[in-house]
Amino acid sequence: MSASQKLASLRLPPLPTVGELIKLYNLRAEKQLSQNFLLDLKLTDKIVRQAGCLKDAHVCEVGPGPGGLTRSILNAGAADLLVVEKDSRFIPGLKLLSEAAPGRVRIVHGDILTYRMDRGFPRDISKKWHEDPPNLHIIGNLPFSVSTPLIIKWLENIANQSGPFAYGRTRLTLTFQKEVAERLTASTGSRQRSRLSIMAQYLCTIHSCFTIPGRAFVPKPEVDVGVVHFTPLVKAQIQQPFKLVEKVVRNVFQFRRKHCHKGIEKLFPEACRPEMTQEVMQRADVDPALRPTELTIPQIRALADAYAHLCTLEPDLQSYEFREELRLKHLSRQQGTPAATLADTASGVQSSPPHC
Ligand SMILES: C[S@@+](CC[C@H](N)C(=O)[O-])C[C@H]1O[C@@H](n2cnc3c(N)ncnc32)[C@H](O)[C@@H]1O
Repeated sequence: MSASQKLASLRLPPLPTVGELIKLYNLRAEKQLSQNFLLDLKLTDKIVRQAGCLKDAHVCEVGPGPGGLTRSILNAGAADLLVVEKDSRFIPGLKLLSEAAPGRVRIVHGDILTYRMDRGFPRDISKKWHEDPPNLHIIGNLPFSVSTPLIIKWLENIANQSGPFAYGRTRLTLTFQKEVAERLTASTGSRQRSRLSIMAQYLCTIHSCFTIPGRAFVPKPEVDVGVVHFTPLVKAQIQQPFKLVEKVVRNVFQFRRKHCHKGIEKLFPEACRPEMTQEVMQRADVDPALRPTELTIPQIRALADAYAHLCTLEPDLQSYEFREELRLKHLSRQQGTPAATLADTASGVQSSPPHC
């Protein structure tokens, strides 16, 4: 059998349309679960094409809902499709799809934020990190309510080669609110450059594929939607632990319109703020007057390396959190209790300044 004949044999037999399924099971969109459905199969085919060749692939689809994207993934030749859906109302429709593609669809009724994807696929599909990506893809028209926490969780998984990335450099093709998609792909100096841009780009090659107008969804969301493709890098551009990078980037971007040293200052307790900030800026050789949005990833790497160096000299620095200190000060003002006493009772929180 030729490749195209094989692909044709994998196409789904005639089924009720997605619109008919929605009517059949009375599937009114739940606002709470960010349900905006794609019924146009040309559009779902276009999303799936961004993932690359899916012939014989293993795929995890996030939030299949009434199954539009699911059909496109199956028609593209996926051999093993695991769908994770939180809303039980969609399960009967997904079972119908599974019967139409015998042995190719596995349905998980669960929450993608807690689902253990490292156990979802056979180990023998794994590739070493430096090799080509495994034949495993994550695809989803993500619920807006979970898209940002989910991508942050997966970025941390990429850094640790865990979760879906225990199989190697698993590729992701996902939809986001257009504004979030723009932040993910924003380059140095652009208005959308943000914490998310750095966290995603130091770990992945990111490609902004195309925009879907809000009117293409049912019901129509307030915003347009961007499709984004991620391939984890063989070598992350910053070698420090994810949590440390996240802390430096979060602090730098908390004052996005100010000079970047303002955010760096807040990595340190008041008592040693000026000296430590100067030490980091000099060691990293970064101009303190640059705005956070103007920093390149190599400059962020230099800042993270310089901060990590200070943490090895003064390990207590790692647990210092400016925001937590502010919160405790605020609480102590309200309760008339010294901030240090509150810090002692708050587990794992360091409010009294480390030695500087
Ligand atoms: C934007 S809709 C997309 C539905 C379908 N994929 C489509 O393109 O028409 C998001 C889907 O994700 C599901 N969902 C929401 N939160 C979820 C979660 N935490 N885990 C798994 N599925 C979730 C919703 O029930 C819904 O089916």
